[in-house]
Amino acid sequence: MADVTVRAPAKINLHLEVLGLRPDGYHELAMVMQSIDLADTLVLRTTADAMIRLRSDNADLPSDGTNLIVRAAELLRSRVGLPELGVDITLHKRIPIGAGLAGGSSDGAAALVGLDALWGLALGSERLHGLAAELGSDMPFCLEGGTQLCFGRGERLEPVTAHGAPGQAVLLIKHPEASVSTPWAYGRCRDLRSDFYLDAEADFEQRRQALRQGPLVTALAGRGPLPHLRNDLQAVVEPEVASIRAGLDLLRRGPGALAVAMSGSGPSLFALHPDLATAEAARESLAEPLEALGFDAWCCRCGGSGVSLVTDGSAP
Ligand SMILES: C[C@@](CO)(OP(=O)(O)O)[C@H](O)COP(=O)(O)OP(=O)(O)OC[C@H]1O[C@@H](n2ccc(N)nc2=O)[C@H](O)[C@@H]1O
Ligand SMILES: Nc1ncnc2c1ncn2[C@@H]1O[C@H](COP(=O)(O)OP(=O)(O)O)[C@@H](O)[C@H]1O
Repeated sequence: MADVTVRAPAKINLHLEVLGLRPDGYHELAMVMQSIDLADTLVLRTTADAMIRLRSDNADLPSDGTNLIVRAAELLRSRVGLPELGVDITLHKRIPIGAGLAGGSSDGAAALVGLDALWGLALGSERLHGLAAELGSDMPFCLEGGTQLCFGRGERLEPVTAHGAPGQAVLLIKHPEASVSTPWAYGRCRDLRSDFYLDAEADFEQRRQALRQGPLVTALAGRGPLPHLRNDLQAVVEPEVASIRAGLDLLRRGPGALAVAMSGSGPSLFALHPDLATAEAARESLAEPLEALGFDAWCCRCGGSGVSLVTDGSAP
């Protein structure tokens, strides 16, 4: 079979609410996640030597079994019971690593979709979703993409109508030296919350319903203004990380910002803008302080899809 090329878009969190602690040690979440058009690309070529090989253009990234692409390939191959299947994968990395943008999870999701096509497995979305959920809490979202409510660990998805969303683009910034441990952020959030042990499913469902019917989902449907964006991990990370505080202040000063927040467990920060032009104008007007503080910046469209096979032959 010819090479298979897959796009792996990043995500931002428009809402991240930590509801409680689950018996399995993960946190019960109520989130809204949004795909953006900052993406990695994977090119997959089948081989006859039963090896799974990965090479990438980012030297900071391991290419061994700790890479989520390799882990996804190994899991898929073992679950279908075809150990003789082999693949060479080339990763063109664009999404910053460990940034709160699910770059690793999206690459893992892209590997599942790409290998399903390359090896002609035709597993269907339910089985791919199940494998993704085993590999990471936000990997199922990366498969589906668009705008989704995410519950449970983050793997239970409910699509959100976002055709009229006021925020169609983002100015995204990240400080290259900043990093945040996801487990630390969740643990800190737990320590600082008194209402944390909502271990009653009824409480969780009440909070899910409040999100489904609340001002953010209403705004995403184009029926109201964007509310303040809630991220419970930002609330604990912002006081501890000076560059995140400085970056949020900068974005809030940018012209045309509709809302500003940290994505996921950070350290990426974003300002929602009505369109790409206003995001680029804001980046232009903040160019000097962004450079002075050492921030990298991207302007991206909010996308309507997750991982997708590239069939138009466009370059990675
Ligand atoms: C924080 C979020 C918010 O969208 O994204 P990022 O900031 O990483 O992009 C996600 O919850 C990250 O998802 P993901 O990175 O797939 O998490 P996993 O690999 O499943 O878990 C990594 C670690 O995060 C913590 N974790 C994750 C999900 C969850 N519902 N509860 C947790 O406590 C656990 O400590 C776990 O060991
Ligand atoms: N293909 C990959 N791309 C990025 N990170 C990866 C990949 N495979 C494994 N990882 C590991 O996953 C962690 C970050 O995953 P990522 O999804 O990029 O973070 P975040 O969700 O915070 O943006 C890092 O520890 C990184 O080493």
